Amino acid sequence: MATASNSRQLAFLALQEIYQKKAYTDIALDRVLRSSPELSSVEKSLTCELVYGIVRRQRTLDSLINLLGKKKAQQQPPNLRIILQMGLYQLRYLDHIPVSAAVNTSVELAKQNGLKKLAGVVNGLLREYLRQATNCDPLELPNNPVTKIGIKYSFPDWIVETFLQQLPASEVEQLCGWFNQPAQIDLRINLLKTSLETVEKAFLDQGITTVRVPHLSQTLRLTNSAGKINQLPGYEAGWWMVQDSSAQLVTHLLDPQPGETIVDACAAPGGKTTHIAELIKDQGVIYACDLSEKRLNKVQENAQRLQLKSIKICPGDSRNRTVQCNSKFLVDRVLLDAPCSGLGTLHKRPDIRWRQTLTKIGELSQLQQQLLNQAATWVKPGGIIVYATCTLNRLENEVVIESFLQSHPEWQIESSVFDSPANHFATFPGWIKVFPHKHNMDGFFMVKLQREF
Ligand SMILES: C[S@@+](CC[C@H](N)C(=O)[O-])C[C@H]1O[C@@H](n2cnc3c(N)ncnc32)[C@H](O)[C@@H]1O
Repeated sequence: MATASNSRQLAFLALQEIYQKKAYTDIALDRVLRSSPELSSVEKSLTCELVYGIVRRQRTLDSLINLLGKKKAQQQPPNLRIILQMGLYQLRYLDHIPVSAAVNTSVELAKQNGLKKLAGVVNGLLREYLRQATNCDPLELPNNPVTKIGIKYSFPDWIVETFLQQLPASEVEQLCGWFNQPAQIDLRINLLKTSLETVEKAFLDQGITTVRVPHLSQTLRLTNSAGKINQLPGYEAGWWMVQDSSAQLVTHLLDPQPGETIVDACAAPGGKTTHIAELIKDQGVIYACDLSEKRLNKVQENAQRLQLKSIKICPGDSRNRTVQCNSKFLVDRVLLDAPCSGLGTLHKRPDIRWRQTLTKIGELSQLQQQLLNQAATWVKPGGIIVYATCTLNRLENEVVIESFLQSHPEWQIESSVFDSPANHFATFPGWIKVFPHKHNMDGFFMVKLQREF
């Protein structure tokens, strides 16, 4: 019989795998949840909240352990450190957990996991936190703005610096705070199959509320807990696809037209490929290219479920791809939704902030430039490339585009995108940058480039 302490024990096991075996958060969590199918939905959601929240907040939690413990977090026995993080996380961030439950279950966890002798340390540290927290926040913050934001919001310094290159400190705080919230779910309605109103009503009939999203006429945002995605109304019938609002803006910026030939250079799992197919009313050809054959299977599955026929799957490295049909054949539009560091989606993937590094970003920036240079060889005179990333990092965004334009004088930024919903997010004519704390959607960068006639 599952109990609340089971949900904490499962969170503990998942965190062990994540910290000690370097497992991905979603994979470790999925594994422990599958090992306890009897867990109620309330218990499941506590396990998820603890694991995602603690992975996100580990720098803040460790800073508290450093301040309150006899030993620094890094010097604590690894399992004790996890239990201290779990207790502190509940006390600091989970209002719905009574204080006594947070402390007592943490002490129990220590006893259950071979740390009986250290149970007193857990009790002492958590009670010391509570004692200090009655007067003020026990967390001590340095004056240096980078480390201050890094500790307060639990981000590595280099990410805070990356954001500070683009925003004032007060906004970086808002942005980091936004990334610590649970992710929201947006749907893109397949207007070839149904209407926004029909989906709204079908959801409401099942007690699921939604809101519309400004500037996006095809989009609904879920506003209450929805349960399993594939059990929501209209899933099997291909009425909609889960896709963040900002990702939807990218395809609107591409503005594909019926009858055109389009290459989606990095297509998997097909969120934007299928959106292109919907916008061209499934009339035309879309080459869905990707390095990963496994991920391309997802494109196929999504296209089938949404009943779209204009998509052709093309595995391979888009850096070496030539447009083959015949030597004169060039395409109308290319979408290059490039592999990137994902710094615009830190709320959805809590590991990224700890896994990503400046070295990896240097390599990504090179890959992005190579992909863009190659994509330019596929496009006919007057044709379009939309370059997009879900990151907020100049090296992968502005720098890639500036360097491309310098070496390709026959290309320019198409800045007259006034009728595109993406234009509402322009930071400078033609440069579209979605900032989550301002726009309440994933961070994204996108630019529309046009080849001269
Ligand atoms: C940001 S994801 C694309 C998301 C997709 N456009 C969507 O909306 O669902 C980037 C993709 O680039 C692919 N990729 C990475 N390097 C590549 C390369 N050299 N050639 C083609 N695809 C590549 C990855 O496999 C990954 O699927």
